[in-house]
Amino acid sequence: MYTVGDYLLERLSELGIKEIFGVPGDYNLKFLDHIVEHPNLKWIGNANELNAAYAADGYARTKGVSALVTTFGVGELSAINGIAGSYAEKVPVIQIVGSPTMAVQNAHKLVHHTLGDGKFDHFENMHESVTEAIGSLTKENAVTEIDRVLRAAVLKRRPVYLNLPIDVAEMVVEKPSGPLLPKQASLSAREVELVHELEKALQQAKNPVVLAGNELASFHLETYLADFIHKFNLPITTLPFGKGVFNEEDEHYLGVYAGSPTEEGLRKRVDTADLVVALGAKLTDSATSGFSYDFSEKQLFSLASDEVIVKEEHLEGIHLPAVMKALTSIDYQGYQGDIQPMARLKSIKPTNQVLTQRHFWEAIEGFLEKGDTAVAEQGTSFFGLSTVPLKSEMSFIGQPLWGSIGYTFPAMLGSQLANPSSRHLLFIGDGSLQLTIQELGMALREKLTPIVFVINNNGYTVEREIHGPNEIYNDIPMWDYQKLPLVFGGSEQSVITYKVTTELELANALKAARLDNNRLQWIEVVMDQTDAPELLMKLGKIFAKQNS
Ligand SMILES: Cc1ncc(Cc2c([C@@H](C)O)sc(CCOP(=O)(O)OP(=O)(O)O)c2C)c(N)n1
Ligand SMILES: [Mg+2]
Repeated sequence: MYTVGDYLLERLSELGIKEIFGVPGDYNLKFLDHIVEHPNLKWIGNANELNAAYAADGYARTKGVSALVTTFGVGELSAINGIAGSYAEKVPVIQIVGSPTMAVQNAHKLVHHTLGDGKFDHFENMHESVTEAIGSLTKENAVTEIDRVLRAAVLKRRPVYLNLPIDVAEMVVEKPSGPLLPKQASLSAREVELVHELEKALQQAKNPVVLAGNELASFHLETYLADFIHKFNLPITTLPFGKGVFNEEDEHYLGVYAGSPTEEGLRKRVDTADLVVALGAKLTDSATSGFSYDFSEKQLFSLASDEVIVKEEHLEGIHLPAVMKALTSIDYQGYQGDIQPMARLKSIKPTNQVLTQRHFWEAIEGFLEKGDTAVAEQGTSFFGLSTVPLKSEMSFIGQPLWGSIGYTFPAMLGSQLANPSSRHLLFIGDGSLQLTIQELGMALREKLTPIVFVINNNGYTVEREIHGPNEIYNDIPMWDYQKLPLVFGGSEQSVITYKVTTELELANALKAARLDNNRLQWIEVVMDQTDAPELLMKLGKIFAKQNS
């Protein structure tokens, strides 16, 4: 019999999803049977629902969309921080919550996983602010609501929520009668007008620059961006919140622009441009070092899905995919000036010196390879890696806006499942790892072989840079990071660990790790708790001032 549950799974499969994350509960067990039986779907059980939401987020950034299944109340509320992060950073994650039967709900029974008040809409309501759409499925509306809510996720690039009662999931329905997604929308009259205005502004500009942001990754518009830059020979920079949307080995690429701490040549180039064309960019505090950009809205022409800024006017957002496509065929002779490409590192010679953040990130620049996926956790990891030039065809994942530490470990695993052919590299601090380490069990069970760099600097260095350098609240228990893989089910066949404290030890570990594709690489990198990347040292002062 073909049920509502089957219909939902058919639609998820149609969207390209192959793995579904989550944690079972008695309100979703029967639905999980349908996942297990589905020929094109695989259940990936997570250690907890927060990790499931993080893994789903990473999966969606790479695959395009993702889904997780949680149980009513206790499961979904563990996941909600991850869902909020997906909302903030425009990542389409489908949160499917198994709930008690309609009979139990209509009778307002005092059942487990509720607040004991006979009400069943509390938790759905709590998701209002962090989802694009909510579908509370009943026998009458299940099929239309599933299609409406899934369409909203994909078109708006935001998480959505489906409340799936046990008996509704088991109800018999017809198979889908047509495709879920409509054809790509064409430009509205207003959008045509905006494209013409940008065309004119470019024709009149002497030294324009393109500033690319995270939405170009959210909507997977990297190809349109590359066509636009190459066709019109435009210089381009990215915010840290958008790193990786353009090939950083390309001669048009100027480096990462992060406001005042940016390398002087690039900072001046952007701040003095007579036209800053911001595409899919959100000028947040962590992306612009406390809003320290020095260009004004007079110079800015910003196109994003939830806001347009033109001639200092703030207007409603646009359908970014259609506009990006239109930009590749504007009437513009192209930028006539020359482009100073970004300075590249000369190769470095490791010594027996103890490791510093500076040397570590220089060594990583030489270690990165074409096609890798680099994932950087909040802290010295993100602010270290964000200034390291990527190789071509690389992807970059971070969460600089929402910034929920621990996110990147499950997110990297989710992304690695979404794209097994890209070697995933995770850079994560000891503090962050301690929040979501349980997912190491899933990594080993799924035989994933990423390269994980655990930066052991004895606590929360990023926080020490902001406030309380020697306070106990920035200290954490010292773990034996070498032993963790064995604790979480690893063996010599599935994982190899390294502990590096000097430049030479790091060089040897990097060489060995790159060659070993068959095992998870677990590299503990010991660095001083007062050592931080230059960008973070500057940012620490800026955030301390912003918080005063
Ligand atoms: C869920 C959660 N809790 C707390 C914080 C605050 C916080 C940071 C805010 C600023 O985002 S950075 C950080 C510590 C990171 O320490 P680490 O992982 O060891 O990194 P480092 O390499 O810097 O030592 C915390 C606790 C957070 N971002 N997210
Ligand atoms: Mg740390």
